[in-house]
Amino acid sequence: MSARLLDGKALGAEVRARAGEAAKTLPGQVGLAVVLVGEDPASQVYVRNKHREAEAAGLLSFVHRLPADTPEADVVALVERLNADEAVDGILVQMPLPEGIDALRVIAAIDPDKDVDGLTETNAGRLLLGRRGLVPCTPQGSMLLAGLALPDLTGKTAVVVGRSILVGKPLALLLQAANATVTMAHSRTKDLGAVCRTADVLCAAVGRPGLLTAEHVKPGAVVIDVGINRVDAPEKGEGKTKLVGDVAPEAAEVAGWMTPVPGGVGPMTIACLLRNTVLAAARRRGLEDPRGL
Ligand SMILES: Nc1nc(=O)c2c([nH]1)NC[C@@H]1CN(c3ccc(C(=O)N[C@@H](CCC(=O)O)C(=O)O)cc3)C=[N+]21
Repeated sequence: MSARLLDGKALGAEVRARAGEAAKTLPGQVGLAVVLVGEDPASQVYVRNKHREAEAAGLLSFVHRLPADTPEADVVALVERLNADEAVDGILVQMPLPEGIDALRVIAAIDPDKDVDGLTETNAGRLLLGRRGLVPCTPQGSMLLAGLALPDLTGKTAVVVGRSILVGKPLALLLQAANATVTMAHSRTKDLGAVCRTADVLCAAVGRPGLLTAEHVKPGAVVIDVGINRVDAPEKGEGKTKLVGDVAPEAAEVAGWMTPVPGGVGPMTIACLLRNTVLAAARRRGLEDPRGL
């Protein structure tokens, strides 16, 4: 048997369209500011994509590009300017930041109500406490994809491999909030295979190509592959690369549902960024969360 595909490209397009529709119902235009420091090639591609998709959804997108040697204080000063800018509803500082800049200090400067990445201590705390806030985009996108396969997670077991602040930890909290019984596994987990095989929903967020194989998957399980790893692809020609996940493709022989890489969680991340920006915009205008978002 082969797993059914959880198509992040298709669902992402729907989420982006809904965000665009909701944005139209708000007074004034919704604005997203993206800050890119340095010239990391992958970050440049991501930032271009975010800019293009924000504009396609009818949002205003402001991209601020700063040289890699910008002092931390100047990055913080820009964030503070964006906090005060009425035209800006959401602020995203692209990671990783160049060496010498303390990402935590930059994140701490972001107004939590404009923190569309959900990275500030305030939003992490709101998520932990089950209060309304802004939820990190990749975990949110992972939940939406899992929901295509299992609309109700009540009584299901979920295993999250990886405990990063950006994905693993918030994803485990979201699964738990959705009534799943959650195990958080990581590089030091003993007998990872046995732990993973307990999962109705198996989420891989480690950043190690092919770490999970068919042997880690319970037959019929929902597999959410958050890994985005660029690896050499000599079969495509000299010097060529390709994107692969943390889950080996043959796991699809055992899984019931699986997200592809590319085309799975990645496109959902950008879609949820637009969604968060529209949510932040509505709340900043003192309005209810738009319905159908
Ligand atoms: N402050 C911050 N917030 C982020 O959300 C953030 C970040 N920094 N730094 C880098 C990571 C990575 N990330 C991705 C988003 C979309 C795709 C995506 O759309 N991927 C496509 C393929 C794109 C390609 O071909 O390279 C896919 O999986 O189908 C991938 C990765 C967001 N990140």
